[in-house]
Order: sequence, then structure tokens, then C-alpha cells
Amino acid sequence: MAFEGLTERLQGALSKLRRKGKITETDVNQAMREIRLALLEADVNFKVVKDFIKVVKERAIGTEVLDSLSPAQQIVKIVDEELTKMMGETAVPLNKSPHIPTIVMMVGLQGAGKTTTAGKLAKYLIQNEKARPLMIAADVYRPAAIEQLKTVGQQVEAQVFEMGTDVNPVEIVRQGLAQAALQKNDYVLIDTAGRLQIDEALMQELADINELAHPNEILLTVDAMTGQAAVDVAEGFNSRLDVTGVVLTKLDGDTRGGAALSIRAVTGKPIKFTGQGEKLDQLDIFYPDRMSSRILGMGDMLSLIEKAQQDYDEQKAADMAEKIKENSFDFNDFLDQMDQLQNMGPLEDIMKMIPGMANNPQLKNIKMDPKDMAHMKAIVQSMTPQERENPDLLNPSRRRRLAAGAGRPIVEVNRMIKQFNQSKKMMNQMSKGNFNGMEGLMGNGIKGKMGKMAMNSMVKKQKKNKKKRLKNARRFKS
Ligand SMILES: Nc1nc2c(ncn2[C@@H]2O[C@H](COP(=O)(O)OP(=O)(O)OP(=O)(O)O)[C@@H](O)[C@H]2O)c(=O)[nH]1
Repeated sequence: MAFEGLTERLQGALSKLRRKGKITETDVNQAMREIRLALLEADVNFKVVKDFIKVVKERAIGTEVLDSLSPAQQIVKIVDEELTKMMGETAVPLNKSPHIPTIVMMVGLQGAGKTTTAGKLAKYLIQNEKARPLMIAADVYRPAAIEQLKTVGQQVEAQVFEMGTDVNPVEIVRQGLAQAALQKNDYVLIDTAGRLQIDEALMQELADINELAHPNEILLTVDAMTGQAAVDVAEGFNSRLDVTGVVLTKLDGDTRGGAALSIRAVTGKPIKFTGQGEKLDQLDIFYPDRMSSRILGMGDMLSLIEKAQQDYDEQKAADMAEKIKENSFDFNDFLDQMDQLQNMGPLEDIMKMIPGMANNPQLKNIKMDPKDMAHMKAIVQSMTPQERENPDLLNPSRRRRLAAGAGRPIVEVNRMIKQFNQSKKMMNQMSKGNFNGMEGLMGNGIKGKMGKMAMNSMVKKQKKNKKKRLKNARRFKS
């Protein structure tokens, strides 16, 4: 996941400040040195770091901060604001044409993710605007490019216009635009050829397409994994094409994040979307403030809520709440909830968005292994409909059958059923507004369990001692 190293180091520097009561100018300078190193280490552009530190230091060393009640908090807030500003302040939507079609041209180096992003964008427009995009295959050099775009088009149910690889890309775009006019497509996405590095021929071809199509949006696709080099590439394209926006792909990869932080400051162009994975629904709108709060390890509740709302089904939620209240929540509902959770993406990413969880060191060892979810689903799926509706039927012999059916150890089946019953009880209590039930249950869960264990061991010890006493008495008697 991107930014991990940077988050740790920024938090380190800022938590040192938090631990101090009074903060002096020296403390601030020390923290700034550490933050500067952290940003350089994350491969952020040198000049961008210099400007950032200068502004933060100026703001942090004012008396209204150092003499305030919570100087450390103020400084964190300043860092967050300036980090957000560095990445562009607010989200910038896709440019829209006053009349159809809105024409978007995808440009970028080979392998940056243009074709994938074109597909993601088509899917996004179809889902959010009921759009009817036409994708134009203008990459005639990479043999598989046209096939790849057609496959992506099928997956997102968007039409692809192509004329094979023997026609000049400018001509393909001309004919594609004519078809879009005939069909009244509301969006045209032009997938252009990439090159391993910026070359004159590529740039000239893109300039010709730009001249012909007058796109409303020239989206520069940049692979975040290439770090600082990505920024140099962006500058190269921008100087020739006057790019209107950037898509930062592969942020799910193990990138230090420097490109995300530098590219806006260096090119002056907004990052509009980020790619968070190979799947065609892993395209996110870029929100500088949310990215900043994630980098600072403060979670990102807004995105989490949006993710949950994406396939949030009002009616389903109401039914679920009813079942919880009536205590009739069964394993079918449990399966639903697991599917819903799985749709929201990898559990680690979800946990990272929960404030306080994001920087929770425990998170590291609670490895949210997606296999665990799959195992739980397998166990539930090997239940009969009656068992799912009435978990009380699950006696030991049925549990043994489940374990065999799901290929999981019986201890895992028992643990899962126990967790299910506990959480069902907890949710039922909470649905009645009885939150102390939760501590109670959790208490029972934790203190209770500890208490029981302690009790059992005490009873055992007493029994053993009693036996010993009886034995000794007999011996002495004889
Ligand atoms: N992990 C990850 N992989 C991505 C992302 N976006 C694209 N990819 C992968 O990156 C590789 C290149 O993607 P393409 O869309 O073919 O890149 P391109 O820019 O069209 O490449 P050319 O057509 O050769 O210019 C593919 O394997 C994609 O699946 C992303 O956000 N995350």
C-alpha cells in the first residue's frame, strides 16, 4: 500500500511533539528536520519539500501556535493543511463539454495504465452518469492493445471503435468521432499509444490527435510506482500537450508516494483520479484532503462511508436492522454481510480508513487474511437451509459434518459459531440502545473469559488440594 513508510515517519515526528507540554522553536525545528527527511525519503520532489517545510515552519513558529493550549495539535493541523494544499486543495471533477460528446484523451508512457484507466473511466461514467461512452482504439503499435481495449470494453459494456493497426491513428480518431456523432455518444475516450520514454514521433502524433479532436480533457496517466521519474514524465508531456489532469495509477502498489505528493506542485495540473488496483472498479476520485489525512495516519471515514454507500441497499439495511432487533439474524444474513464487506475491497484497506485503526500497530499483526473470510463462507455454505435459519440446530455431529464439508478443522467451526452468537447478542443489545450490553458482553468476552478461566483453575486447584488433604489424613490415620 502506498505511503506506509511516510506515514510512520511523519507520525513519529509529530507524536514526539505531542508528548511535549510546552513546545519551543527548537522543538519545531527538530520536528521539521524529521518531516523534511521523511518527505525526501518518500521520493518527494526536492523543491516541493523545501517550499513545504518553509511554509509549515513559518506558520508553526507563530506565538498563536506555541502559546496555544494544544501546540502539537495546531502543528499537526498545519501540516495537514499544507500537505492538502501541496496536492491541490480540493477534488477537481472531469471537464465536461457544454454539448455532447465530452472528449477525453488518455496519454502516458507504455504500461502506465492508460487502457485499464480508460475502461475504469467508462465504467465509472456508465455507473454514475448512465453514460454511453465510445472508446476509440488509437494505439496501433502495441499488437495486443486493440484486443485489450475490446476486452475491457466488453467487461464494462462500453462500445469500442477500432480500424485495426494499418490505419493512421489520426484517421481512426476522425472516423471514431464521426461514428460518435452519428450515435450521439455522450463521451468519447481515446486510448492512445504509449512509448517507453517520451519521443518526438509520439508527441507529434498526440499533438495531431489533439489538433483534430480538441479534447475537453487530456488525462495524463502516470504510474505512481515510478516515483520521482513520474513527475519528470508528467513535465515532459505537459510541456508539449498542455495536459488538463493526471490519473495516478497503481497506488495500491508498494510505492513510496512521492509522485502523488509532487506531481501537482510541479506540473500545476490536478490529480483527478487514482488507480487502486487492476480491477475495473478500482478507480477513485482524488481528494487531496482525504489523501493527506490518510498519509498522516488519521484514517479516511468519508471514503469508507462512500464505499459502504456504493452498494448500500436501503431496504436491505432496514430488513437487517429489523432482524437484529427481533434477534432473528441468521446465517443467511451473515453471508450477506460478508459479501457486502468483500465488495468493499481488502479488509486492510478498510481498516486503514478507520481513524485510530489506521495507525494502530496492532493492525499489523491482525493480518486480515481474505482466506479467513473464504473459509467462513465455506462453512456457512455447507449448512442446510434449516441450519442457516436456525443456528441452534448445530449440534456437535452437524458441526463435524460442516467441518468436513468446508474442509476446515472443527475448532474453526466452533469458533465461528461462537463468534456469530456473541456478535448477534451484542448487536441485539445495541439495537435496544443497551450499549452497556456491549461492554458487558465484551467484558464477558474478555474479562468474563479470563474470569472463567481463573475460576476454573482455582476450583481445580481446590479439588486437588482437598484430595491431597484426604489422602494425607488417611495415611496419618493408618
Ligand atoms: N496494481 C495495479 N495495476 C494496474 C493499475 N492500472 C493498470 N494496472 C496494470 O498495469 C498494466 C499496464 O496497464 P495498461 O492499461 O495496459 O497500460 P497502458 O498504459 O495502456 O500500456 P500501453 O497500452 O502498452 O501503453 C496492466 O497489467 C494493468 O492491469 C492499478 O491501478 N493498479
